[in-house]
Amino acid sequence: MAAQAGPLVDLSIDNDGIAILTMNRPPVNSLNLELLEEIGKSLDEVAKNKTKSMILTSSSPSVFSAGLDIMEMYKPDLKRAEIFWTTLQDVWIKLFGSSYITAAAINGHAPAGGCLLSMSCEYRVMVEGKYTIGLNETALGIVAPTWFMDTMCHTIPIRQAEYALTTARMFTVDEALQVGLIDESASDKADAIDKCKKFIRKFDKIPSLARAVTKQKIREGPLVRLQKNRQQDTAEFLGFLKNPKIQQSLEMYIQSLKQKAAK
Ligand SMILES: CC/C=C\C/C=C\C/C=C\C/C=C/C(=O)SCCNC(=O)CCNC(=O)[C@H](O)C(C)(C)COP(=O)(O)OP(=O)(O)OC[C@H]1O[C@@H](n2cnc3c(N)ncnc32)[C@H](O)[C@@H]1OP(=O)(O)O
Repeated sequence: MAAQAGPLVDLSIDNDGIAILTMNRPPVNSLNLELLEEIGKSLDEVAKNKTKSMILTSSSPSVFSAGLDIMEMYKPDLKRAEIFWTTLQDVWIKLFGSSYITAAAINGHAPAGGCLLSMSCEYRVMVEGKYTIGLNETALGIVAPTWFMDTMCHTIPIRQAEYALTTARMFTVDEALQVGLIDESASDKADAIDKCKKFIRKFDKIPSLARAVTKQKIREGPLVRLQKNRQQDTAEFLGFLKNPKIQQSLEMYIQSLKQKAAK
């Protein structure tokens, strides 16, 4: 992978007071420990500054996020893997449980962890094109953690979620729209951001405390479930990394990605 040029995230506040958080880890915004730490810090900053809303997007022209960096899971240093996993849990708790308004401008592919980040927002607009979105973990021979599944069940009907999770279904933009995995499609990134802003403006006349408490109450179940089981969830992740069969599946998957990239 090319050396990182520039900061891993950009956090700016636009003229309407909306925070724009842009992931910037070329080539595919795969979520390694350092990127997750930066996303976490930015979410803290948005919360601390009492910014009313945030749009999550990517600097890549074709990938929102490729999900977790597989190299964090392949033959890992277990101490780092533990910090990686707890940082991912923290990011999800901060984003899914945030009191401010969140929207994702999905300007490209959003597999697995990329789909998770977007589903953790309240509204999703995806750019039209040959992009796909979904939780594809079973195709890698791995199991999406319960809170990934909970987030999907919070977004689309449970029957559709079960089918998508077990079959590792990657949805096209039109399919995602039909099932409700995304809320709108857009012609390009600027249009996606405009549509996210239109969603955010719907709350101009809604008292913000009532909105925030309602959001947090409706999201309480999945949040409490992870908070109660964090240690067990981390232990399962580490146990799973120690499994030779899983390591073999990951190795094959990495090879297939490299072969595809070399073509
Ligand atoms: C009971 C259960 C308890 C515990 C559960 C435990 C564990 C479960 C753990 C975790 C859940 C996992 C979640 C995940 O997010 S796993 C990651 C899944 N992601 C993917 O499968 C996406 C793979 N990537 C792609 O499909 C394509 O790259 C993509 C469509 C995103 C973009 O395609 P494009 O043609 O634009 O780029 P490429 O040429 O494919 O890639 C460029 C470059 O980047 C490397 N790459 C891609 N994705 C990743 C990744 N996720 N991690 C690391 N590296 C990645 C790719 O190999 C190329 O590298 P190089 O050849 O060196 O240029």
